[in-house]
Amino acid sequence: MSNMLEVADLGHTYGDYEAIGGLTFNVRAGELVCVVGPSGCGKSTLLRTISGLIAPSRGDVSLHGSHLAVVFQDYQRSLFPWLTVQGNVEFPLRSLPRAERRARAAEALAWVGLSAAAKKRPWQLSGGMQQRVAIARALAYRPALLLMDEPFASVDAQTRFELEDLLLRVRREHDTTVLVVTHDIDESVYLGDRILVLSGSPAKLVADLEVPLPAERDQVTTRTDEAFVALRSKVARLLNVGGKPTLDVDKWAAAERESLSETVSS
Ligand SMILES: Nc1ncnc2c1ncn2[C@@H]1O[C@H](COP(=O)(O)OP(=O)(O)OP(=O)(O)O)[C@@H](O)[C@H]1O
Repeated sequence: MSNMLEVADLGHTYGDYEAIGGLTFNVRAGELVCVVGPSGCGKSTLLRTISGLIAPSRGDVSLHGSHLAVVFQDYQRSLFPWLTVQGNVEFPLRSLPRAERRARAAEALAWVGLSAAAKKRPWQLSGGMQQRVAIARALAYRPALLLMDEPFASVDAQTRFELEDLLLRVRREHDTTVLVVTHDIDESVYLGDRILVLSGSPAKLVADLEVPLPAERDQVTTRTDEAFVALRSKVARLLNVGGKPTLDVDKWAAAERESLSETVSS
């Protein structure tokens, strides 16, 4: 599988504050990769540098495709309240002929189950439906890479499960490459083909973990699967949830990589 995204020694400082400390990783075409890390470690900064919203202080980002789309946590601020749902989804497609714009938006709204809401305004919809509009808008653009920054953090638990399953279905049906930032360990294991675990600020890569679960997942059986529970514990341990702060991230990461390669080769 070829790489869709290559990130090499990416670093960013705000003034003299180092937010990202040199990250190197790849995302393969068609893969869904989750990024987890402690609060404030630099996850959003990472997405901003990949999307080009800010220029990184050092390193390279290579996207092997023409464009990307970003879905943010705050759907209320990312949708235009004066446009209809259809108008919102069409908005990034302004350069296309009207008929194609219409067709693509209608198609993307069908993917997320919102065809019947096309003529409504965003504020007439529930939070979960609004986030589905934001996802449809991103998909209608047909991005080479879909970036998502805590996309389900502002909805209730039930809606979150529904949106997670929607994302898994849509990326499977349309072979979308996705990079999702989340602070939720369970969500990273449930959604991901791979999980990138970041350390506290400055963010460094602590582990790059394959998720050993079948592609077909469901909220009840997957979350009770032994492999799910084991990986969730491993990520929690790496993030030091409830533990002491790690003093030497590089040493820790090297030990983890060694134990991982032992697991893979055994
Ligand atoms: N524009 C900015 N200027 C200065 N410092 C910033 C700026 N944006 C972010 N930071 C700092 O950089 C660090 C990383 O911020 P970032 O928002 O990337 O972290 P995060 O992991 O996404 O946080 P959270 O988990 O809370 O969403 C934080 O300490 C933050 O205060």
